[in-house]
Amino acid sequence: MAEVILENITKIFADTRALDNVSLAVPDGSFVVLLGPTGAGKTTTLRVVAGLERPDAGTVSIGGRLVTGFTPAQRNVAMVFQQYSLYPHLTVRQNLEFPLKSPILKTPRPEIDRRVKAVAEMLRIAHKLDNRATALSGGEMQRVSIGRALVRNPSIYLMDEPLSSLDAKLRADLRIELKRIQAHSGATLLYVTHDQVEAMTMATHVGVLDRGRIVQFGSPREVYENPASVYAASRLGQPRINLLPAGLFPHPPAGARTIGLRPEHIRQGDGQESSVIRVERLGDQTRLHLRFKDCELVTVTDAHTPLRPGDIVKISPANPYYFDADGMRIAHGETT
Ligand SMILES: Nc1ncnc2c1ncn2[C@@H]1O[C@H](COP(=O)(O)OP(=O)(O)OP(=O)(O)O)[C@@H](O)[C@H]1O
Repeated sequence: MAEVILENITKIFADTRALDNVSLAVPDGSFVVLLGPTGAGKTTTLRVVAGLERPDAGTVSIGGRLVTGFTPAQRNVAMVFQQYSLYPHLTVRQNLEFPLKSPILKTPRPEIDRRVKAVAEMLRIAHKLDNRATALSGGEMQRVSIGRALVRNPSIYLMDEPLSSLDAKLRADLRIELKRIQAHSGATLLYVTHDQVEAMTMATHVGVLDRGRIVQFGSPREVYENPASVYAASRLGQPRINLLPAGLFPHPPAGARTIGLRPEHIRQGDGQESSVIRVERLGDQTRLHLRFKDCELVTVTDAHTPLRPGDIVKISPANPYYFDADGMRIAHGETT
C-alpha cells in the first residue's frame, strides 16, 4: 500500500470549480473519509486520484511517484463505485477473478482460487460463486463489487459510498469488516460517504470538503470535538449541533454571532427555562426537542425519561462553541 498526496489540485468543469486548490495527504495505511454535502467535490477527488479525471492544475503522487499523467491502470488503484459495475454475463467467481487475470499480474491459479475464496467468505457470497452476476440481489452485487477491489493488492482503495445501497444490517456488518481489513492488512483507503456513522467508526482521518476546498482535516474525534467552523461542526454529530444566536445565553465572548451546542453541551436541570415540544424515543436514546425563547433545539436525555410535551426543563450551556459572523470558531467558552 502507499501514501497518496494531492498537491494544489484544481478541477474545473465548464463553469464549475469542482476542486479548488486541494492539498491532501492520505498517509500509508490510513482510512481517510471525505465528508461534505452533495456537490462538495468528493467524487471528483477520488476520480482525480484514480486517473479518471485530469486536473487542470496540481499534482498527484502515489507511493512517492508522480502519477499525474498516468492512466488508471498504471496507477494500480482499486475503485468501488456507489453503483455496482459487474460483468453481467460472467459468474460471481469470474467477476471476482477478473482483476487477478490481467496479463500484467500473472497471478498463479492456486493463488487466484485462494484469494477469491477468502474474499467471498468474508463478504458472505461464497454460496453464490457459480451464479450469474445478474441472478443476484442489489446488495449481493455490491458485495461482489467490493470483493473485486479486495482480491487485488492495489496501492490504494478508492471507495465512493460503497455501502449506501445496502440494508442497515449488512451495512453495519461491512463497516466492521472493512475496518478490520484495513487495520489488519495495512490497506490505504480513501472513502466517500454521507453517513457520519461510517465516518466516525471507520476513519483514521476525516477531510471536510466545502465547495471544492478542504476546510478541515484531522481525526474524526478532533473534527467532532474541535471543529474549525460552523460548517465543519455540522458535518458530524447526531442529533446535529444546535446553532443559535450567541446572545440567547449570558456572557457570549466578544465577536460571537452564533453559539453551537451539541447535546453534551446542554446541561439539564439548571439555568433558564425551556419547554418540551416533542419526546422522540429511539430505543437506545431519547431525543428531546425543546423550545427556548424563540428557538428550537434538540438534545438527548435518559432513554426512559418521564418528560412529556409541555413540561419545563431548565438548561444552561456547558463549554459550548462560539462562531463569528463568518462562521469561524472563535473561542471555547466556559459558562458555568
Ligand atoms: N463530468 C462533470 N461535468 C460537469 N460538472 C461536473 C462533472 N462532475 C462533477 N461536476 C460538478 O462538480 C461539482 C463536484 O461534484 P462531485 O461529484 O465531485 O461532488 P460530490 O461531493 O461527490 O457530490 P455527491 O455527494 O452528490 O456525489 C458539482 O457541482 C458537480 O455538478
